[in-house]
Amino acid sequence: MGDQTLTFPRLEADKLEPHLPPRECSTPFVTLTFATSLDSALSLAPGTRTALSGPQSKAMTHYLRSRHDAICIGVGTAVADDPGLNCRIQGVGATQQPRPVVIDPNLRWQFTRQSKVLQLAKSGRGLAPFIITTTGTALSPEQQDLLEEHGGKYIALDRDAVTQRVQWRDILLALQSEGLHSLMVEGGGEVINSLLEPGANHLIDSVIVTIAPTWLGRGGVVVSPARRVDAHGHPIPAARLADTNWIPLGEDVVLCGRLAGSKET
Ligand SMILES: NC(=O)C1=CN([C@@H]2O[C@H](COP(=O)(O)OP(=O)(O)OC[C@H]3O[C@@H](n4cnc5c(N)ncnc54)[C@H](O)[C@@H]3O)[C@@H](O)[C@H]2O)C=CC1
Ligand SMILES: Nc1nc(O)c(N)c(N[C@@H]2O[C@H](COP(=O)(O)O)[C@@H](O)[C@H]2O)n1
Repeated sequence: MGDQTLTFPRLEADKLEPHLPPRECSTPFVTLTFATSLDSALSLAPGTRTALSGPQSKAMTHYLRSRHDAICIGVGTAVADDPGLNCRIQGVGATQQPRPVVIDPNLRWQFTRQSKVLQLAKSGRGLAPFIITTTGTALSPEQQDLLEEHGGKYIALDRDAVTQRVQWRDILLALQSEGLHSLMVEGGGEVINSLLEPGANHLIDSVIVTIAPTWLGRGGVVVSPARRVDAHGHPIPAARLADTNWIPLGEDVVLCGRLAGSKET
């Protein structure tokens, strides 16, 4: 995605409004949003940045960023994309930028002064990331200084004893205690699939997916959460959307909804 200022029409923004966090929310509001191909791929291959959104849906993503306190990605995305994670909608100033949050349990992301997100923070066009890592992981003093110099920080959370992952509930509680009450989860594959699992998907308030009219082909990073089984051990769908709203944007279509059977609207 480029650096130019973007606009998103009021008419389309109004259609999204029922799927967005309220202006004031005390409990964390979680929006799951990403761009996918017709074969459910986020990118051509792990570690590869792939543009799927057309110009109108890209502007929509930036409008969504303007409506959330924080944007969350996994370390796989941070390493692959060197993302900016700021909001480039016209009129959104330095004080209204969302906080980037990167889940990096093993400190795999070797960001530098040249990393886009830090450059944007330095120039006042974005915020430095909060990096979610795990208790006991040895932080490098140099990386910590660099992060803090730009206004970011590390947040260490305990791993779940069974899955060895950080629990989504703990991530949301930690962000809430930082004053971040709405979170836009952008990806990548592992982050999205883990959030869609039965133990976590009740935390999702809204889903907004850009569907691009392209097949990326086999070998990509795909959104495909683990299947569930019924009482007889037969496979049943992992999740389904209810109260859907389809919004055409240029050549893409944006599918909005809430997960059926999770939270009430
Ligand atoms: N089309 C789109 O909208 C988007 C595409 N992407 C693409 O996705 C790809 C990256 O996806 P992945 O490789 O799956 O990486 P990812 O971004 O999902 O990061 C995976 C890593 O995050 C950490 N992680 C995730 N959930 C965790 C949890 N609950 N607890 C602890 N650690 C956790 C783990 O270290 C894991 O290895 C890239 O190619 C990127 O370009 C990424 C975001 C959006
Ligand atoms: N909405 C959307 N459409 C695509 O086609 C994408 N590849 C992505 N990727 C996400 O956006 C991040 C890049 O953001 P910046 O433009 O650098 O701020 C990337 O890291 C993914 O989270 N999203």
